[in-house]
Amino acid sequence: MTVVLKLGGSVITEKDEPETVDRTALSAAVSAIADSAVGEDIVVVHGGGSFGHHHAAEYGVSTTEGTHDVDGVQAIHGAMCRLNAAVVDALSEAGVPAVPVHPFSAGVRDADGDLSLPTAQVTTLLSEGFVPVLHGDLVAHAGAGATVLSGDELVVELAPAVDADRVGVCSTVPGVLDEAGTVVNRIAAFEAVESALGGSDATDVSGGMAGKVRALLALSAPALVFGPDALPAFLAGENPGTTIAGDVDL
Ligand SMILES: Nc1ncnc2c1ncn2[C@@H]1O[C@H](COP(=O)(O)OP(=O)(O)OP(=O)(O)O)[C@@H](O)[C@H]1O
Ligand SMILES: C=C(C)CCOP(=O)(O)O
Repeated sequence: MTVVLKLGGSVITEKDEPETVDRTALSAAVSAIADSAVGEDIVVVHGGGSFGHHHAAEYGVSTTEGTHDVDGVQAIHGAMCRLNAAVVDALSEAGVPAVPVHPFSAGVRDADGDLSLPTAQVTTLLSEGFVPVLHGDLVAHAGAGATVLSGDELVVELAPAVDADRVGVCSTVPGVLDEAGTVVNRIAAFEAVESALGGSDATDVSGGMAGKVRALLALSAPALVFGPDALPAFLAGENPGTTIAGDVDL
């Protein structure tokens, strides 16, 4: 069983403190992965939190607004590499054979903003017994310089590439919430929840929960959005939080 798991940047960092890892949250997530029966058949993606979003906001870069400022590119990509090293190190210390994969070196958007991301390195690393760890990043963008590539977009690209059986997005919230604050069980269409969907409650240049739901609806496999407490349950095969199932007959 192959799993694609995104650890939200808002989970593993102190999202309001620039470049600060939330050590307690990261080690809880790492233990859940290391202790799960999924073993090495997992691709991990992590988001930006207070590493990427902080710098991206400073330089005015988002998934659609690019930059040609080399200092901005180095600041944003460099911060994401530092967070990636922290995640890979923590996984390695827990005995998970984690290796870094940096999307900036591989991905590209064309002039229409359409993303191409080679994935043969990820599938090969996986079949060779490694756990690839990718991250939200920048990508070269024709006509725009470099734009943000969110971890949610990576999940959408990677899930079909590795033929994922389970896709999980672990965020700070227990699922997608309706206007009354209750976790929505299943989402099949953006319009059904649009009015309840906001951005993020922290600095976030990739659209917060609305961006996440829109991206995950593009997947043919169902994706689950859940909170950190539910990560062990997700890895044990349960279905906590919200199931987002765009192309799937419900
Ligand atoms: N209807 C909603 N249901 C749940 N969360 C929502 C909703 N509307 C807005 N949000 C916000 O979405 C945020 C989760 O998205 P965010 O992009 O910040 O998370 P993340 O993926 O964990 O972090 P990162 O983008 O750094 O990887 C929460 O801060 C939450 O307040
Ligand atoms: C801000 C950057 C560079 C990465 C964004 O990734 P996300 O937190 O998954 O949206």
